[in-house]
Amino acid sequence: MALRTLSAKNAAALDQELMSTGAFSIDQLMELAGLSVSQAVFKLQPISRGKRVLVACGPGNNGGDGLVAARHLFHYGYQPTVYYPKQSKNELYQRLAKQLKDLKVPFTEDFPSALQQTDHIVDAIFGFSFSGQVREPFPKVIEALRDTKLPVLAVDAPSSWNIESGPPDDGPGKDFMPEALISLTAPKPLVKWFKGRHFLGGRFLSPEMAEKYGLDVPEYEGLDQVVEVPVDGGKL
Ligand SMILES: NC(=O)C1=CN([C@@H]2O[C@H](COP(=O)(O)OP(=O)(O)OC[C@H]3O[C@@H](n4cnc5c(N)ncnc54)[C@H](O)[C@@H]3O)[C@@H](O)[C@H]2O)[C@@H](O)CC1
Ligand SMILES: [K+]
Repeated sequence: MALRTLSAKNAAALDQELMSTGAFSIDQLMELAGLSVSQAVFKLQPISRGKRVLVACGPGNNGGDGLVAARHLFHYGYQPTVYYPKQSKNELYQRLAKQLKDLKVPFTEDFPSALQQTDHIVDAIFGFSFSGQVREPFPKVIEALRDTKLPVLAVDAPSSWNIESGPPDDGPGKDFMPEALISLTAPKPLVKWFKGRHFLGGRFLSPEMAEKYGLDVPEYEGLDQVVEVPVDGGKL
């Protein structure tokens, strides 16, 4: 079965449709997306390889997925630290942050130092609504993600990559190639340029919606919220 991709425009339309006629709330979708991310971390970097996970969160829903993932990772026995420099005033994100603070999950403002004290990294900075040149304070963060030797799992997109055309020609994201990517709902066109382990998550797509948007519903195993899929040629 061919693994079809979802453009940024259609990803946003699908999200809106799930939350209108689909009757999902954003909290539900984000919880399921973040749960998928936490399971991908578990598959990629079991606790035996180190408990410390640095979760870099951006200002939008991609960052929200990171906040949810950090909470699940705590409950699995990891030690998450959250970098969330542009905190949204939106009530949903504030609640997600409060839940983490109640678990005593540390928030850091010093990304370079936090990188020295972690075993794995989750890149939840930008997802399918990213466009243009990376604005402050994120260029240095993307540079650090590009240069680190530690494993990085990118959520939905390697942050700073163009959703349709992949790695940028210049800037900090030019040579950024995370070790792994988890695509939510469906891979975005940028997956063509991605070389690494690739997971699919977001186990909430109905067969009707998949058909409408021309997507494949992967075969998840058992209780899994993620499935590993090859990137080459897009075959499931
Ligand atoms: N259907 C799905 O699969 C779901 C996807 N979700 C997540 O939602 C993401 C999309 O969320 P959003 O639409 O909120 O957008 P993003 O989180 O991708 O990014 C939007 C934010 O980034 C900022 N931004 C955009 N370009 C920038 C630049 N050049 N420099 C600095 N800041 C920039 C915007 O101002 C905005 O605050 C997906 O990628 C996925 O991670 C889930 O949370 C919900 C369900
Ligand atoms: K990301």
